[in-house]
Amino acid sequence: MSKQLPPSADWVGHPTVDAVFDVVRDTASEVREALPERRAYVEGHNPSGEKVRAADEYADELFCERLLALDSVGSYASEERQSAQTDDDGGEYHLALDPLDGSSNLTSNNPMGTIVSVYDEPVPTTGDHLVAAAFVLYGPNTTMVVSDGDTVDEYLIEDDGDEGRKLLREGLTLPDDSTVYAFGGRRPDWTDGVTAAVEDLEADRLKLRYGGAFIADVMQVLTHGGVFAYPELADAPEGKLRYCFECAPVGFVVEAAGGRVSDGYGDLFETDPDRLHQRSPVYLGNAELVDRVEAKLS
Ligand SMILES: O=P(O)(O)OC[C@H]1O[C@](O)(COP(=O)(O)O)[C@@H](O)[C@@H]1O
Ligand SMILES: [Mg+2]
Ligand SMILES: [Mg+2]
Repeated sequence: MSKQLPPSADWVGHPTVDAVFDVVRDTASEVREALPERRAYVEGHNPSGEKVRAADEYADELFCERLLALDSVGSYASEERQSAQTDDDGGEYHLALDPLDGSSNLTSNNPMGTIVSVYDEPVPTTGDHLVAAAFVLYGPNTTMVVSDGDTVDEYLIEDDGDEGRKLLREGLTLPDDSTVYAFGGRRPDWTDGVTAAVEDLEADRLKLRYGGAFIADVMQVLTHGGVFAYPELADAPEGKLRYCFECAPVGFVVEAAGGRVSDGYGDLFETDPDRLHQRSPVYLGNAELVDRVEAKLS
């Protein structure tokens, strides 16, 4: 029995991807409503060895059930699962999700996100296989940014209108002037190259803005111009963020907005990860700044 509904909204002009993003919009609203009751930690750790909140589990299960029900979705992988869940009937797209990004912000009531990657082959694979990506930001409002790799649009998704959304920014691009930077990791753990890169940015009067949720920090860079990094660390050369679920999809969106994404030594998409939960250092934002960071690292 087919469970595929015609998409209600034109997100990227491709019906099967649009249907995926319809489900993301609807499910994200439910996830947001469910957050207050799901702040506590549950037992165990995720495949990256991190503590898991009830909200992480809930969001993962809901997105998995809803997205895998689409005919076009052949597999669902997420930060919270050891391996991808596949659909017996197959499907042209392979999804990789960070169901709740920045969930350590739940207790302090700071922003969080959801990151959705649409790949044309099963993950792990290189970001060159992304056909579209989206992220939801649970901030003062719930917004959703979508990209097909060419353009980036931002919507408010609390709208009761016909399509359950309202266009906020069409063809979003990074501003030419940069004002913010956000680098993760403890300063004492930064390598000499990372420290030199940050000194260079500060000398250029860039202002630190770091909130501990990737999507929220990246939205500041997309809005005010600048650079975000979760860099290589002395004791963690791969940094913290995961290639398939976090670095590649967000880099894909930033590049479509006219920016650049790097692993510090070259284009991020040159990496072909061999592990699903593989981490990678990531530097993204205005191309000129990412180039300058790379120059300090090499
Ligand atoms: O606490 P730190 O080291 O600053 O790390 C913050 C980073 O970790 C993350 O919270 C990791 O994401 P998850 O919450 O999905 O594990 C990012 O959102 C954020 O950029
Ligand atoms: Mg995350
Ligand atoms: Mg997460």
